Amino acid sequence: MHNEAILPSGTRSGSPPSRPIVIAAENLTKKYGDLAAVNGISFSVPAGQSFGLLGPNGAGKSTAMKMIGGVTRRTSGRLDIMGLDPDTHGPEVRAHLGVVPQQDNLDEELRVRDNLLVYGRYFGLPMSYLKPKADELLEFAQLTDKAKSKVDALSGGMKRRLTIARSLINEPRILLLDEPTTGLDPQARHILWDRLFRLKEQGVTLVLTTHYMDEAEQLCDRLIVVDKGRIMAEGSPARLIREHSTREVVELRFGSERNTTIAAELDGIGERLEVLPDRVLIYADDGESALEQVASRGLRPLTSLVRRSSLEDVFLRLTGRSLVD
Ligand SMILES: Nc1ncnc2c1ncn2[C@@H]1O[C@H](COP(=O)(O)OP(=O)(O)OP(=O)(O)O)[C@@H](O)[C@H]1O
Repeated sequence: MHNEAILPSGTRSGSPPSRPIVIAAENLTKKYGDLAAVNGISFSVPAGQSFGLLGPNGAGKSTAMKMIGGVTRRTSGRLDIMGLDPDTHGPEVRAHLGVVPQQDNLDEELRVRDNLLVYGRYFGLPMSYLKPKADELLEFAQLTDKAKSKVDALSGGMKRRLTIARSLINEPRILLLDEPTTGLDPQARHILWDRLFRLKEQGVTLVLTTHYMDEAEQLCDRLIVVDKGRIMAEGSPARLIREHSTREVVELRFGSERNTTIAAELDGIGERLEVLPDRVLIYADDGESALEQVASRGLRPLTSLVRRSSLEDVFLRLTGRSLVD
């Protein structure tokens, strides 16, 4: 892949990398009538980074991706993809991008390998390049033995992997993935994460949207937390958790009737308390010790669990709401 070309030599020599910015957005805004789906967001993505947009349904993630991909025109703000404006240089920008849309749009009539060949022809790529490339990508997507199958016979996870393989046909430097694993079972998600991780290792810049905090934690070097078209926070998953949550969280279930009335009795334990309809969360750096304090007050939850803080906790802290409604 020619992705390596945009990685500076410093990356390999061990000196601090100063990677070029490949995507820069400034005050990026998209309005649909009165609704600002994306409301003045600014961010930049260096080459080779895996960058995430994390937020609930309707946050504006897909709209932001569509503007980056040159599919939707922005209302205002600035957008620069490898030095080009997607609104004025759509085809040139798209030549650098691989796009994996939220809904697979494979050609169901065609066989698996032919999907790659036909798509490659859109880019005007010659068959002498496309045939070995298609085989390489099928291998990468673990679909070699399905090369001659009809697409509609594939599982959801296989279709997703084929869509990713297809997006790589022109050796893009940047891969845009809109909700790459939504609707897939846990095993299929893990296979996909592994493939995306390999691309990242090869230096492909990944930009992905997700409302799964575990996906963001697994795949993203850096992310923006988006809600109602705005950026709520930005940083690496570890930094966001450090800045906006405690090290650990105690989850207690007292039964739906008692969860809300119990809060007063838990007062003073840990740093913060969050009462959800189905459970109470105690934020504390030492969860076990917080749990001991609960017991010492004579309180007996139906279930209790101590876990590390996650991006879900960050989102709850920032918005007062859960990521998955
Ligand atoms: N073409 C459109 N016309 C009008 N409103 C739109 C359009 N596209 C998106 N919206 C609205 O803009 C807001 C942001 O939508 P968007 O799809 O970007 O959110 P999202 O974070 O990607 O969520 P999801 O995961 O559900 O796709 C939503 O309120 C949505 O209804």
